Amino acid sequence: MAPILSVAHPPQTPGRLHALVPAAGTGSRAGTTGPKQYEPVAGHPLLQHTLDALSRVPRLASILVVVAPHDGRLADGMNHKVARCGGSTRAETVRNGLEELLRRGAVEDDWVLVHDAARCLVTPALVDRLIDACVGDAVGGLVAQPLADTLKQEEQGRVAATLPRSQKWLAQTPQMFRLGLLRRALAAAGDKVTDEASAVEALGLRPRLVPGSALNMKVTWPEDFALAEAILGSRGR
Ligand SMILES: Nc1ccn([C@@H]2O[C@H](COP(=O)(O)OP(=O)(O)OP(=O)(O)O)[C@@H](O)[C@H]2O)c(=O)n1
Ligand SMILES: C[C@](O)(CO)[C@H](O)COP(=O)(O)O
Repeated sequence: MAPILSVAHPPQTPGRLHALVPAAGTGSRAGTTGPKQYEPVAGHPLLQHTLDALSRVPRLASILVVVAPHDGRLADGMNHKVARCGGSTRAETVRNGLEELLRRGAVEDDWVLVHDAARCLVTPALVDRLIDACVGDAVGGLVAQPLADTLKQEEQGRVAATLPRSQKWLAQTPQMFRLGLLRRALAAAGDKVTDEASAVEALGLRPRLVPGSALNMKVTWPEDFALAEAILGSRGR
């Protein structure tokens, strides 16, 4: 993987692609003693699987992992760099990561693919699908999955309404936007947004939806570890 160079990209080229991996969460829902991204899954820390998949995408010029400020568990590797500037929300972690990318020579015209450390089942093919769909797009987009189940609204433990599920998608990552656009969007959105696309939407733009996969799940709950392990095992990892 080529290092990030400190030269501006010629305007006629589409801009380089960088992966930004927020990995500064605590995993409070996962039931683990430490942050879930370091939990062993199929013989390796969960985060390692995420990085292995991203490092098999040749079009990525760099991979930057953003961990919490005092987290010394991950070192720079052959294919990734580590920035210890994670924030107290995912949005803050991503904002700080974008600033770090700029400090390391990325430019506002470059594309950034933000991908959760916790989505360790991502595949190079899925990342490639997103890149192919978005690299010529004026806005950018995200991997997402159409809703497969009937959707209920809850009130005090009972169903208050059944909501129409047509045209409803579950947002996944990676989410791919130009660095400059994403930086402006996240600065305006603050800490409440839970993904990059919603910050971009708040600017009045409409990110492209790229069909993802149910297998690209986010390891969130205790039972997700066994599922992730089984899927990785079925892929021979
Ligand atoms: N302050 C934060 C919070 C989350 N994340 C990252 O954002 C991704 C998706 O978040 P989530 O699954 O919610 O992870 P956690 O915040 O760690 O989990 P929980 O909400 O259960 O505490 C994870 O890779 C997580 O490490 C981050 O970098 N910085
Ligand atoms: C970005 C995300 O993965 C999209 O589904 C998700 O919102 C991140 O999880 P969180 O629980 O909102 O931090």
